[in-house]
Amino acid sequence: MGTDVSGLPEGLVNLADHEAHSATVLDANAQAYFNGGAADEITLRENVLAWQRIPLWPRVLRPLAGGHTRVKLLGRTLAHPILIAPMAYQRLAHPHGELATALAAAVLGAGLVLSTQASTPLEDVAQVVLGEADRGPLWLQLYLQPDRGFTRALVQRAEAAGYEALVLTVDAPVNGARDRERRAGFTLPPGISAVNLQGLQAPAPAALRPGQSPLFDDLLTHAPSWDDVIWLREQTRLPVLLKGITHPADAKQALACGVAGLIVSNHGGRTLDTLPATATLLPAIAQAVGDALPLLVDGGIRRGTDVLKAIALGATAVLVGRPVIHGLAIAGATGVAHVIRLLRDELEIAMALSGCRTLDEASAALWSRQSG
Ligand SMILES: Cc1cc2nc3c(=O)[nH]c(=O)nc-3n(C[C@H](O)[C@H](O)[C@H](O)COP(=O)(O)O)c2cc1C
Ligand SMILES: CC(C)CC(=O)C(=O)O
Repeated sequence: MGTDVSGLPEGLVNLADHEAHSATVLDANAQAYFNGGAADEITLRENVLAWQRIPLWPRVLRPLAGGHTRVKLLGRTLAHPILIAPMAYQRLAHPHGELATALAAAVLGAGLVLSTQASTPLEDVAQVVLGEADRGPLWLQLYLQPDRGFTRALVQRAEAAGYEALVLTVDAPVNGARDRERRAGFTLPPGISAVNLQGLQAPAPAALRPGQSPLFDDLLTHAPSWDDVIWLREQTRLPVLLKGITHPADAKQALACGVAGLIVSNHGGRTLDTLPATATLLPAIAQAVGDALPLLVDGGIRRGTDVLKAIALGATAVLVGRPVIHGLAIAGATGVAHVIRLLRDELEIAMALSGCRTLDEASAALWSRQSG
């Protein structure tokens, strides 16, 4: 395979091509971490398949001139509804890691959610993003640390650096059973670490009696609760979104806690295996929260048609995970930019061919809305 003028390998016309090509540049250790899911990877596969199974049914001869992909999110108008999901340790994919992802996101107007476990200082990422005129939103994802003082300091750093919202991940009080990672013997290579958590002291391990569980009687004694959501809101002037909501009852409880938005997510199939696909979960959550707050969704978004369907089912915007890593691995910022560009171009084509001039009209493109 040759390269084109931009330095990208030739022949990458969609996100699946990026995935396939990334397997030629990422080693087995990195592939196991980035591409793997939990256990039998049923949710991982379902996430992709569920979007594919939703039929679109277009109307023709409708006015399309002046159409656009703009959406409103937390008080801003975005050029398009595609954000980059928080993903840890991006320097494992490419030496430029999160800086390359951030540059591509900012130039392409995509929102960026930086992981707590990023391998690059959060201030350096903010500097790259905030310098771009047409950038999308810049948010920081948080895992609440057992040391709440450390968490508060991290929040203060994010505020000082110019982050515009906090995304609290609530679906991973413990890592999923990552069979693929364990089989590959996944380890982080020297020099790659969660640099924003430097100085964080792990709590002293509990003295367990025989028969006690290292999980329930030690690790999970520090697990976050609904009270911590309220605690976090009190620590910051930034809007707080929850990521990892899959149940309508949790969505309603989140609403009562005063959060600014929800991300319907099953962590890309990396936590609890056999959880339904997010495309399946989204409609009931959209119904539960109505217009009360913005709803985002991630998991298995690989095509512009997937983005259109997500919006049609009630999302304001989507987050994209692994495809960004594939682009990053292939060609750094250029690769990530290409992935976002492909997805956005596909979204415009899908809208035009569905007879949708704007994303407000997306739900009309669903087969189920017209036939049901
Ligand atoms: C390699 C990798 C690392 C991730 N790290 C985080 C993380 O640090 N915090 C988090 O909230 N979610 C994390 N996620 C989950 C993503 O934010 C997102 O929910 C998921 O990847 C979306 O699914 P997709 O990869 O099919 O697009 C990670 C996902 C991957 C693939
Ligand atoms: C370091 C991990 C906890 C980050 C994560 O959320 C993931 O790998 O899915």
